[in-house]
Amino acid sequence: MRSETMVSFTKNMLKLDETLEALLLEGLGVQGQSVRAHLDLLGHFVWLSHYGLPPVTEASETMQAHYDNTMNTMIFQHEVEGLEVRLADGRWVAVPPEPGTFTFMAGEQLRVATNGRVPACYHRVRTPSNRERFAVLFGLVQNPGVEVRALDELVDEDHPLVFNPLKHEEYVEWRYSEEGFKVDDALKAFCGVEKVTAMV
Ligand SMILES: O=C(O)CCC(=O)C(=O)O
Ligand SMILES: [Fe+2]
Repeated sequence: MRSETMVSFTKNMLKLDETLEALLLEGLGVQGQSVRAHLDLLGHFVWLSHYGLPPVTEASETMQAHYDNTMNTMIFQHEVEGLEVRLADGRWVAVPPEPGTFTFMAGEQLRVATNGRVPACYHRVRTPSNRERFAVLFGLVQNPGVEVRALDELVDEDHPLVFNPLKHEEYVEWRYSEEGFKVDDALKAFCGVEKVTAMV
């Protein structure tokens, strides 16, 4: 991809992603000023992914099921399908690579920022066809060194704090350690308020 294409793609995506993040938070009752303050703490990234030919012709898992440790990730699949998301009832659903569409994926940081109101999306990549695959990912992520905290408006008597402030760098290091791989809900194990109370 030419660099001017990347620059204009990134600029446009940043606007779109911030708009979606703002709509989502405003929908939950967060005031405009707080939304802006939240967005100001975020950086963004672009990833260009290439998956080579799957080793076997039947459906093969090319990326293990996981949560993104981002605020959100927007995924563009180029022609070849593969992205699957797990629904609340445990069923896996394929997301078709429709031209001109993208998938907005809630990450673990959004789960913390929304005080658990927006769950992170569990997903994987399984390429049912014997084809190489390209995907472009754009996302928002908390700036390095800044803790992710639940937004004030989303914590009250009816919605007590679910997560202690999340130190992203420490979480990522622990998440991919032997201990982190052992637990199902790593985020809760790492900074869940309930877990801390239980340990006291
Ligand atoms: O390639 C895709 O469709 C998704 C990739 C993904 O989930 C990731 O890189 O975290
Ligand atoms: Fe992912």
